[in-house]
Amino acid sequence: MLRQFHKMHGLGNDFVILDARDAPLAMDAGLAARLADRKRGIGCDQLILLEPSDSADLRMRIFNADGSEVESCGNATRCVVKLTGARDIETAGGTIHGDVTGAEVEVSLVEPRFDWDQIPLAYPMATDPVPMGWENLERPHAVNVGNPHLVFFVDDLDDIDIEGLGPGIETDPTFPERINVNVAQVTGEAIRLKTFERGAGLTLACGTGACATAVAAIRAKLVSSPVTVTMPGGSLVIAWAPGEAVTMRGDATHVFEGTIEL
Ligand SMILES: N[C@@H](CCC[C@H](N)C(=O)O)C(=O)O
Repeated sequence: MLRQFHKMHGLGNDFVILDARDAPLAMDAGLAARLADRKRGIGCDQLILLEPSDSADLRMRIFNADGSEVESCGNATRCVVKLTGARDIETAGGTIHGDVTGAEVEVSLVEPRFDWDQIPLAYPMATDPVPMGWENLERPHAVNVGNPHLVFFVDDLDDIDIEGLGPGIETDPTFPERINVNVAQVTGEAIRLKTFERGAGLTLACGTGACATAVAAIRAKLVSSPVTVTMPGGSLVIAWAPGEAVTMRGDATHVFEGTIEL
């Protein structure tokens, strides 16, 4: 069957979006990984499937490039808000609210969680910071913003071999659901960030990674809210106060529309 898809990106973090609200589509890890493959498929960091929702405007399912289905994706949510005009989006990580504000899209994720079993970690342990290290990356802050993140604050981001260290941290047995790995440098009142994403590797930007990093930095009083987080693909403005949901504002870009035989 021929299916229409949209290729979009948020700061270079790219998506293939399939709208299955009117015509159901059976997605599994194998098909998602094939479509995400940049040589054999269409190519993207995450495959996004839109389905009907009973509680929100639509339901968004998120598959990483390796085929794993996950709970949340900040950059894709901004793209879906721009594409569909949806305001309330159901995800496995909670309902996300979105709004188009001029050329940008603002989304409000869930309230961050910090307990060891909410990240989740495999054992009861402090999360702020986690008393562990991997070579020159030590004592990360663990934050769940709908999906699980570790945030390492370093003096010089350019000194860190994130592609070398990322796979071992992502799959460390301490993290039973694997984990997204963020390495951040605070520069005055802003943050520089690179993210090694669970199931997708190093990406040009990670929206939930930017949120988790900003939350960890605000909690540690390294910066104040709102804060600009700059990634290789561009910047997001993140706002958060304790006890509230974290919000993110930034670009969402439609690249092209195509069809594929499924
Ligand atoms: N790129 C995303 C996050 C996608 C999911 C993540 N890799 C995970 O496994 O949790 C974003 O913009 O938030």
